[in-house]
Formats: sequence, C-alpha cells, structure tokens
Amino acid sequence: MADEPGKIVIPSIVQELVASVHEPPSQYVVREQDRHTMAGSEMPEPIPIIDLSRLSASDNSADEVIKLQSALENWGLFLAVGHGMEPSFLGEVMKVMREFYKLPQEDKQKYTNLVDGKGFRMEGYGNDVVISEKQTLDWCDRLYLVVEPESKRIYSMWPTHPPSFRDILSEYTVRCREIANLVLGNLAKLLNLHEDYFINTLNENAMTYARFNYYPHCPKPDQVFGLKPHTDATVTTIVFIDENVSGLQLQKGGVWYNVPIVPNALLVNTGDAMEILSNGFFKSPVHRVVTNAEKERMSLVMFYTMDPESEIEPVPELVDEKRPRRYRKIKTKDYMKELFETFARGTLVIDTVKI
Ligand SMILES: O=C(O)CCC(=O)C(=O)O
Ligand SMILES: [Fe+2]
Repeated sequence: MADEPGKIVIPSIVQELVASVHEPPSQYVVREQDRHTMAGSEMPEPIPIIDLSRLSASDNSADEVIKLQSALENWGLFLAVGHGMEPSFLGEVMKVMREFYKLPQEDKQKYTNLVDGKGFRMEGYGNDVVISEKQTLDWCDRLYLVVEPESKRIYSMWPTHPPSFRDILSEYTVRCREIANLVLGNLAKLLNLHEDYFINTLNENAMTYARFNYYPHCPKPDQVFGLKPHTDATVTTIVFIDENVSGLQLQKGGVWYNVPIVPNALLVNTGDAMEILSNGFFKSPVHRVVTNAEKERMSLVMFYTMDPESEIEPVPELVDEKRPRRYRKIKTKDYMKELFETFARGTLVIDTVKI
C-alpha cells in the first residue's frame, strides 16, 4: 500500500548524496536475505551476439535467425552488432550523457521530475517514483524523456546543454527505431506471423521513452542495488551500456549472471508486452543493476511501448487448445501505472496478469 499522500519524503539525488556520505542511508540498503547473490555468476556460455546486418540481408541468413531465436528463448536478450551505428556516433551519445550529468546540480534541476517539489511525474530528471517510506531505494539518478511520437516530445524537458543533446538524441532515436523494426520483423516471422505484426503494434501513438541512467560509485556495493530486479514493460528495449563498467545482471533459473561488456554492441531484450503478445513464447527477462565501489556507470535505455489506450493481450493466432491463453487482457496505460507501483514495491508486474 502507498503511504498517505504528503507523507513521502523525496529522496536525495544520489549524485549529491555520494559526495556527502560514507555509508549508504538505510533506505538504500537491501534486506539481508536478498544480498547473498549480489556478486553474480559468470554466464555458463557466451551471451549471444547477433549480427543485425546478416538479419537484414535480403537472403536473410538462416543461421543468424536461428541464433536470434535461441538467444531469446534461452536468455530473453542478445547483444547486437552490425547495427549500423558508427563507434564515433555511439561515442557522441555517451559524451552528451556524461556532459549532462556533469552539469551543476541547479542546471540539472531545471528538468526535475517533481511537480511543485512534491509529486512525481514520469518525464524529467531525478529519482524513480517513491510510493512508500518503506521502499528500498536504488542508487541511480535518471533522466526520462518521451522521444516518440515526435508530437509528444516536451522539448522544455530536453537539456539544452550540451548544445548537441537534442540533435544527438533525435538521431539516436531514428537509428534505434530501425533496429527495433528489424528485430520485431524477425520475431514476428519466427512465430509465423506477418512480418509487420509487432511493428504495427507500435502505431503512431505508441510511446518510446529514453532513459538516461547514472549510477554513481557506491560505498557499499554489496548492500545496495543500482536498480532493483525488474522486467521492462516494453515490446522491446534497446540498451546502450557504458563500456568501462559492468553492472547489469540477468536472472535465469534462480541464478544471477553478469552480462559482459562488448564494446559498441547494443543490448536488445524482449519486454512484458512481447511476453504477453507472444502468449509466453518470448519471455521478458528479469534483470537488475549492481553498483561499483570505485566507478560510476551510465546507460541509455530506449523503451518501446504500445499506444497507452491500446489493449495488450496474446495474439489470437498464438492461442489454441494446446496452448491456452496465459495472460489476461490489460490496457497499456493501466499496465504502465501498475509497473511503477510494483517496481517500487519490488514485485513483478507481469505476475499480475498471468492466468
Ligand atoms: O543500466 C542498465 O544496464 C540497465 C538499465 C535498466 O534495466 C532499465 O533502465 O530498465
Ligand atoms: Fe530494465
């Protein structure tokens, strides 16, 4: 249950906190029983690397499609190379992200996600939604922006410094959309659906969010999460990860694995909406981020979500007597609302729609 309105204390910006404390405050400290796995295990097999240029070739290479299928069935994610973005462009993207977080606090606060210093809105800079005093907080500051559809962008929330921020993010949005469409086309084909099936679920009202994550170094990385375990609510997600510091972990069969860094590769995962649409053929992987005692870390995440007014439910062609419907129908905007509340509580939103 959420606390009474008005009782929530807005947490500090972690970047500020880390400059003034030697120990993480108790609200950040994970319960003892959840700490033992924090170290993460090495993956038993290399994480699948898919060459997207081989998927896009007209004679699209069966090998690469089979690799894609097995990556998603086994892990729910893969590393994408051959995505067409030059290392120099990715370097620019990382640079604008770093420059934003280097701005003085008062400049970053111009984009705050707090309304009147009290309530939270989704877009903007700050913490994730806090609904309860008892909630475990994450060692992460973030800037959240709507990037698609273009008509829904609120440019007043887009940093003006560095000056190239807007152009770089716009360009990155276009490039990621090409990747998302390519992946979604291939996923539809794997399920014997029309190639455009999933692409069309992302219609002109579908929302794409960019989330710039900043995880400052943390004095007690064995006690604090950068981001607590969760799944993404998306149809698909594309993550651009700092190549200097690892931290992303993936859960499989009850074990937490470290996702290795492959420079200039992008991480692509399926999300809850894809799990539901595909009636469970594709799973939405549970993942989390751990912190580092010495180094800060950054990531840029593109979340592809459906039109807020549309219903998410299993594709009729993927439901039959042998494979009955596994998820109930839910409106996208209700699912998103539920996501923020379950995330704050530390539970999984997908469990609320399983039949
Ligand atoms: O920082 C990362 O590597 C992943 C972040 C993430 O999972 C998220 O923002 O949903
Ligand atoms: Fe995530």
